[in-house]
Amino acid sequence: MKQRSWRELDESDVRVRPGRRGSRPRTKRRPEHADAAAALVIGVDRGRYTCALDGDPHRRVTAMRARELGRKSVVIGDEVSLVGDVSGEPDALARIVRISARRSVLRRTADDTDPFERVVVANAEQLVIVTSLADPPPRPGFIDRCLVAAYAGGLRPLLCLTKSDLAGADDLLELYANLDLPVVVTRFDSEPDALRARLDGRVSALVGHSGVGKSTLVNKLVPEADRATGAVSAIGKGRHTSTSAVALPLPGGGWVVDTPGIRSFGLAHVTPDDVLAAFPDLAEGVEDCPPHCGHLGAPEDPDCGLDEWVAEGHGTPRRLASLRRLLHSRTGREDQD
Ligand SMILES: Nc1nc2c(ncn2[C@@H]2O[C@H](COP(=O)(O)OP(=O)(O)OP(=O)(O)O)[C@@H](O)[C@H]2O)c(=O)[nH]1
Ligand SMILES: [Zn+2]
Repeated sequence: MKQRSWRELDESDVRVRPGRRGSRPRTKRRPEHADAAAALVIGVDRGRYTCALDGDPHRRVTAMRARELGRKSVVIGDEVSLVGDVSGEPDALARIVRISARRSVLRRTADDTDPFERVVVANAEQLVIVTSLADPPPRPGFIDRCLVAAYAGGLRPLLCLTKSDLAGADDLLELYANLDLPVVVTRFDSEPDALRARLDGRVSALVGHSGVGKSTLVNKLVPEADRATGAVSAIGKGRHTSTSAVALPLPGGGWVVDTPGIRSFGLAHVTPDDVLAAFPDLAEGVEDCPPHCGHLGAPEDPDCGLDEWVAEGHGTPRRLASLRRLLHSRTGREDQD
């Protein structure tokens, strides 16, 4: 299978091509940092990174980037190597000297203040799409874009439907029945045990529009979340507070990454094949497609091979319709969400 594009396009992977002529090294070899400590980045605030040594939520160290990282960005969920003062004492400052290769990336869209799509969470295993069943009503366009972002970034999506005391889940379940998409349903007057079972021991990113009940959920999942989020806002005064993600430790192990202020995801780099990879029953059906086929079918891609593939009995027409809906959301505009 084709290399997944999120690896190729990771903006932190800025490669500097070495000069072709054998030039003398300008600087002596960098130290290897064999004694560096492994840590997980759990908070980012204006150039200061909160890291959990060995992923232990009780061993927190503040760090800054070492100059040798160059332009590589450091984001929540990054697995890093630290040198310097890793004591975690109040004024101690360690240095991040290495970022491990990312297993997944979640990007936010470019916005008015920043024209680049940036990675906001690295290495999350799951993307939990939090949607209320009512008040505010569900927005399938938003869910579809989240699904595409998850497939393209290497995360497994999980749909979490909140406020089930206000409305039933049947319509939405029907809409997503043809995707291999796990769904949990929650309401604020009962414990989110099914969700907890899927989060324990994993790193999961939570996304959702304002008002869907995400904070209510996080406070149930992470007993100290109030304190933790309170601490973050006390440090980070100003505009950035509301948009920066934070990783919160789950009592059963694992982390939830809350991503406030992220309303949609960067899909500009996503290819049709990235989305197709999430549909193994249909993936082979594109072998006879014309070059650069977008697989949308008529009128955009009238010669797409998927129509015939499904007519021959592979997959189902409903699966194909679901795939094409997601492919459309990739090309759709933000304001259609
Ligand atoms: N009826 C009902 N209301 C809920 C439920 N969960 C949360 N709410 C209410 O919905 C409102 C929004 O909940 P929050 O948890 O603050 O939602 P949020 O997604 O964190 O929203 P922001 O804080 O704006 O990002 C609050 O008034 C909650 O009390 C639920 O299961 N049922
Ligand atoms: Zn096609």
